[in-house]
Amino acid sequence: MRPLFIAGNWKMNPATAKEAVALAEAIKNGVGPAADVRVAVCPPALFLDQVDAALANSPIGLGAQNMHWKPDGAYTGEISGAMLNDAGCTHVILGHSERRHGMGETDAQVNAKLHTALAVGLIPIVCIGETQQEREGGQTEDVVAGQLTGSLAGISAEQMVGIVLAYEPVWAIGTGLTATPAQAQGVHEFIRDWLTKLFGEATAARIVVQYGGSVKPDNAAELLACPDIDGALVGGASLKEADFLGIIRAAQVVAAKSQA
Ligand SMILES: O=C[C@H](O)COP(=O)(O)O
Repeated sequence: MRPLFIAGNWKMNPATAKEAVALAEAIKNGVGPAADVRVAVCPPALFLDQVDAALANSPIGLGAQNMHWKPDGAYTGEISGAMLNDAGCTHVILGHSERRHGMGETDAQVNAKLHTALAVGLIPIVCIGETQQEREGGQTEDVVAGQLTGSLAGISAEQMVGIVLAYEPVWAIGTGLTATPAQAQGVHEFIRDWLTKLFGEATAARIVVQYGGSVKPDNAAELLACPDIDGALVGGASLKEADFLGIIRAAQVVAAKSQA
């Protein structure tokens, strides 16, 4: 049984530490002491320390949105895994499409970051997903398989269990367009089959694969009820406490039903 995992990617929001702390506190109070689904928030790097303090004594994980693959050195503007550890991070998002497509990040770089993240004890959330053009060209499975192959190179089955994947069709990110549950489940099933071929059925059955792309309180339940969707990586809706808590509630209902 894979636990549902809801993570909020705040991207380059909000503008101030005060707002970030207020949002973290509201989420912490809404989730309560014992969440029955996994929850994490990923604020901008500059606010990690203060959000970590705001989340003290809560089960909510703290994630960064990116990191460098080198442990230290002359890398202007970059942030290392050790720095993320020191700021209280438990998770790190790697290979988000806004970095792949906006900043030219490659599978090889995502792979190098992944090995470093694991080495410093961070739980990586590795993002993959096709563009609209690739989907329309019938290339979705090839693109996803290529990103998986490149991003996960050299990863053992044992390591894989500690890695979270996030399937985010680029055309559904921040656009209001959501993949239908059938479209999303179709790709998640393909990912699970790919993981099974590479790491074996027992390992593949334990790997958490989130869906991301315009997840909202009103579409979360249907998406999360799909057999191979194990949570959500939420962008826009994670910036509004009521929406993010609504998605967490939907996950709690789905989790309770599947345990009944
Ligand atoms: O990391 C989150 C995704 O990019 C989804 O963003 P969105 O929920 O605003 O579409």
